[in-house]
Amino acid sequence: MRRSRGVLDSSMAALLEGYSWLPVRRERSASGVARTRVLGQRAVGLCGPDAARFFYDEDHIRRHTAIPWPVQNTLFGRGAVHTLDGDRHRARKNIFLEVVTRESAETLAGMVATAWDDAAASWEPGRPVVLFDEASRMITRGVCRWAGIPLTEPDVPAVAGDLVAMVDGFATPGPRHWRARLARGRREAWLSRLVTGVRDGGISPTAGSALEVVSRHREVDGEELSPRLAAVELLNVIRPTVAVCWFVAYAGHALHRWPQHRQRLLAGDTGFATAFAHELRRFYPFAPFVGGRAARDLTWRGEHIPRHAMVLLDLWGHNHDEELWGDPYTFRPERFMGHDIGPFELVPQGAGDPHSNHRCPGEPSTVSVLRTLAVRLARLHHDVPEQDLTISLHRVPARIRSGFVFAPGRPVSS
Ligand code: HEM
Repeated sequence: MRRSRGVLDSSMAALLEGYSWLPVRRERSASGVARTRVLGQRAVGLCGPDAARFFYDEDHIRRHTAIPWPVQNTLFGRGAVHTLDGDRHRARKNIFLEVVTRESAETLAGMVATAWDDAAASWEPGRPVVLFDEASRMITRGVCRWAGIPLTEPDVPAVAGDLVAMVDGFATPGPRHWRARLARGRREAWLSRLVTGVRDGGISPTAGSALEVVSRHREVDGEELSPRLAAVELLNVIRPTVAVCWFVAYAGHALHRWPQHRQRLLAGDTGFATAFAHELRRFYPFAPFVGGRAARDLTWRGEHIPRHAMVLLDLWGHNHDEELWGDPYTFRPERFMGHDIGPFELVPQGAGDPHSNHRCPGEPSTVSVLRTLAVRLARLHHDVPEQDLTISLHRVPARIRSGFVFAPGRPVSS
């Protein structure tokens, strides 16, 4: 690719500045369009609902070759759905749309709730629990059961640790990255064996479970997925589901900072619990942006975007835009009550229609698990000991430094 003159490579700045990297560069430009270079390539940063409409038009942006190897080797897996376009993408995406429905998301949330109740029964009053770690393990138990993946109790901590590591290490060149790569290697090998076991008839997963759907899936050319690729996509179901533990820890943080929300969660107000989950996803940091490549020479609001340039859509900036949200740095679940959320309104997991583009298919699971556990957290009588509750926006993905430690007490009756 031709080098654009006069624009310095900003990869190191992106690693150091984290969530503010793209917003700051957009703000510096009169047009609101950031022009920079990442990994030696031209990159253009856009933000807002119209930008999201533009970005999610496949005629404009393609994903093939857009996802850097360090991200594929840790977060998504080589050859994952995230890297496909057109018919190949839609055929592969069907796996996730079949596996995650509103109904199945509720079943998943029920299984995770059971895992919470079992764990809570073992908590000793006054003995500190790290919410992030505990949530990662209970979601691992719940999602593996739901996905038809056999998992024995002694294996839960290692599997949960690996699934968290793959998310934690995708945006850093240091030891976290290598931990993520090793974790991926281990888990792809594990799940490949399982898929082979299903195809050989030795394992019989429930019809419609993720393991069963991935094992029998056929690509557009009628071929089944190789065991490794099947493992990649199975991981693309369970890994992000376990990553909801980031938001569960944020829920603990939010209820600690704004305890007034406890009462409405306790009162069984499902509408409020759903709004609370949406506000957690909007307010707290997770995915900073998504990226693709310009399919051809493009023009966005009079600004030229050359063919093959990287195009980055600023999700964090969108979710904290003063014009869109009024007081974006105020945590206010009520902002999501009384109206349906538009496809380009709240974008922590992408925008538009997940059936026809790359928007995350896991939002029903994320919201169901999150609101279910937020209610349980609100119900839990606990103290919050002295700890470092800092959330650094320089670290991607951000997380609460202490993981949110609480000391359980007796349950509060609802
Ligand atoms: C912690 C909660 C989650 C966050 C923050 C999150 C975020 C995202 C984001 C930002 C994207 C990229 C959208 C794009 O490229 O335009 C995405 C895609 C995806 N997510 Fe999620 N996600 C979460 C939970 C889930 C869950 C529970 C699943 C379970 C199925 C899931 C499966 C996927 C898959 C398969 C894709 C790729 C879709 C495609 O390329 O068509 N995610 N997610």
